[in-house]
Amino acid sequence: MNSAPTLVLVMGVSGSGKSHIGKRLAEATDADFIDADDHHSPTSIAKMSRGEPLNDGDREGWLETLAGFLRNHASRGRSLVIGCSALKRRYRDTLRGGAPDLKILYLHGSRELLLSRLRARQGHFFQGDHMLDSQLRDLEPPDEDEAIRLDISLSPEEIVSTFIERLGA
Ligand SMILES: Nc1ncnc2c1ncn2[C@@H]1O[C@H](COP(=O)(O)OP(=O)(O)OP(=O)(O)O)[C@@H](O)[C@H]1O
Ligand SMILES: O=C(O)[C@H](O)[C@@H](O)[C@H](O)[C@H](O)CO
Repeated sequence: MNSAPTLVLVMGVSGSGKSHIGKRLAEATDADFIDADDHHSPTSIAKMSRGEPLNDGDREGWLETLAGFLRNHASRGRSLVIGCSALKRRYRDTLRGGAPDLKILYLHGSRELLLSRLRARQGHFFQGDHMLDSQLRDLEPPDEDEAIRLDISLSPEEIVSTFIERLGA
């Protein structure tokens, strides 16, 4: 029996756990995982490494590429989890262009907890309190109709199992 592929976006600001949770969720649901961080242009990586936040223009082509991955997985009948900041509503609309039935897990948490997780993480191109603050300014949080929202103070296991449970409900 063929079941329809599930296409999931794990979103939130930097340090919210998109990569960590996204990978675990993909494993738990036999889906592929794509980390949006791996698909920035070299120009965007250089910009963030200099401590400059991305703007709408920098993110446009990147979001189109990610929408293409969603479309491709849907057409092949493969489930996919994408970890992507997707901070603004219109960014998520671009992603929904590749997957109209996109399910969204929105990871949210306090600035304090986000900063402590980012500070503990070594060797990543995205660093500096001002970079997180820029994302918090850009963020247009999805409401309950658009996403399942879970707090990052929960353990990764709790986040994954609660999301799967709510998705099935
Ligand atoms: N629920 C959690 N509980 C405890 N630690 C967590 C949780 N989620 C993520 N972490 C840890 O927090 C740090 C940040 O997580 P991660 O790198 O996945 O965030 P991210 O949203 O992908 O960030 P970025 O957008 O900057 O890549 C990592 O060290 C990760 O192991
Ligand atoms: O929308 C953005 O500005 C980017 O996705 C950033 O969020 C970085 O990719 C990421 O946070 C760094 O790890």
